[in-house]
Amino acid sequence: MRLGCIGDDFTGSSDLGNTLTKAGMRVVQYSGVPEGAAGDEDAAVIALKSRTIPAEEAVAQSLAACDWLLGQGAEQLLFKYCSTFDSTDAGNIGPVAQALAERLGEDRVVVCPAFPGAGRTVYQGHLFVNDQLLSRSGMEDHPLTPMREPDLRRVLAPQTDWDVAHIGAEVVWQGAEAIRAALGGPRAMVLVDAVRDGDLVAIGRAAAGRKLVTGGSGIALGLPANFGISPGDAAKWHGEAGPCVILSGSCSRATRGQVARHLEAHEGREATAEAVLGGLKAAELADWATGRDCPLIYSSADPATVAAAQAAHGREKVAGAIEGLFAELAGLLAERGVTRIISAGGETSGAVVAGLGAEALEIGPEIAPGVPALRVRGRPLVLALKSGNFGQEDFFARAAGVLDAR
Ligand SMILES: Nc1ncnc2c1ncn2[C@@H]1O[C@H](COP(=O)(O)OP(=O)(O)OP(=O)(O)O)[C@@H](O)[C@H]1O
Ligand SMILES: O=C(O)[C@@H](O)C(=O)CO
Repeated sequence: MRLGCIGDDFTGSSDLGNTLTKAGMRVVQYSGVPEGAAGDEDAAVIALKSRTIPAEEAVAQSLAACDWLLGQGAEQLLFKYCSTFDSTDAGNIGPVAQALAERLGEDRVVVCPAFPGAGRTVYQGHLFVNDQLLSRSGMEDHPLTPMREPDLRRVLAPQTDWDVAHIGAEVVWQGAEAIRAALGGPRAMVLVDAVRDGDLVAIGRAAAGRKLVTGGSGIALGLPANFGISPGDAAKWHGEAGPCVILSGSCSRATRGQVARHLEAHEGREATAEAVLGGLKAAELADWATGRDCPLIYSSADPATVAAAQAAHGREKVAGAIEGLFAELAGLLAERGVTRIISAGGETSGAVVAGLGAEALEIGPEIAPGVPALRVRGRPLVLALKSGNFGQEDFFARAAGVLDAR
C-alpha cells in the first residue's frame, strides 16, 4: 500500500476513492478499521463516521486507523474531511489532524478542503461554495455542523493547540517548488489556498514525502503521481439488475432539489422526524418499497422543519433515530433482494453501510463529481453514497442507471 487514507464520513470516503481511482490507483474503501490485512491495493480508504462524534472519540478512531494503515505499509497518510470543512465547535478536524501529525512526527500539516470540480474553492483563507462564502451557501443551516464562519483560519484556530499558518494563492500560483518552500517553517497547521485543479496538483506535488496531508478529495489529485502512478484504464465495472431503492436523510439544498425532482416521476414516502420518533417501523417502509420502481424514502426537510424537530426533541436524538431507521431499513431491503441502494447524506450513508454490514467497497465509475458507483465486495449489491451537496438535480435517476446491469 502506498497511500493510507482516513475519511471522516462514508460519502466523503467514496468521493476520495473516486479521485484516487480516476488518477489510476487501485483503491478499496473499508468500513471502519478492518480486522484482517489489506489486499494489494495502492490506496486504502478507511471510512469512519467521526465527523460529529465527541472529539476524543474521533481522535481515538483516527489513530487506530492510522496504526492499521502504517502496519499495512502506507507511506503517506491522508486525512479526508468535507470540502465545506464541516465541523462542530469542538472539532473534529483540528483535533484529529493534530493527533495524526503528532503520531506521525509531522510538524507542518497541509489543510486544504478545496474541490473546484464541486465549486469549493479557498481564496485568501476563505472558503467559497460557487460564488458564495461558505456562511451563505446553505451550510449555515446544516442540521449537525452549521458553518457560519467562512474564514477557515478562524474555524481551525480554536480546534488546535498548534499555530495556524496560511499559504496564499499568490504563492500557490508560482507552482510546486514555491509551495514546498512555503511549507517549511515552524510547527503549524497550514491552510493553503486553491481555486482550480491545477493548484491542487501543485500542492499535492509539493506534499511529496510528507507523512500527512489533509483536505477534501481535491487534495488527492496530485498525490498518485508522487508514487509513480498515472491514470490507466477505467476499472472494470458491472452493475446489478434488480430492485433499486433510494434513501435520503440529507437536508441540504441540493438533496432537497433532487428529492423534489425524483418525486415528479417516482413514488416517495416521507419519514418525518415526528413519525420516526413516534415509532415508524423499518419493516413497514420496506413493505411499502417492495415492487415499486426506484421508490424514494426520505426524511429530507427544509431548515425550518429540521430546526423545529431539533428544538422539540434535541439534535442528537432526532439524528440518531432517523439514522437508526435508515440503517435497519437498508439491512431489510438487502435481505429482501434489493440490489441497488442509493443513499443521500454522509451521516445517513454511514448508517446505511453499517446496516448493510458492508465491510469493503470497490470503487466503480463516476456518477457525478465526487460520487462513484460502489460494489459491496463479494455480494450482488451496488451502492451510490451521495454527499449532501453533490449531484445533478436528476442524480437519483442517473445513479439508478449507472448501477443497473447494462
Ligand atoms: N427531518 C429531519 N429533522 C432533523 N434531522 C434530520 C432530518 N432528516 C435528517 N436529519 C438528520 O440530519 C443529518 C443529515 O446529515 P447527513 O450527513 O446525512 O446529510 P448531509 O449533511 O446533507 O450530507 P453530507 O454530510 O454528505 O454533506 C442526519 O444526522 C439526519 O439523521
Ligand atoms: O468533501 C465533500 O464535500 C464530500 O466528500 C463530503 O465529505 C460531504 O460529506
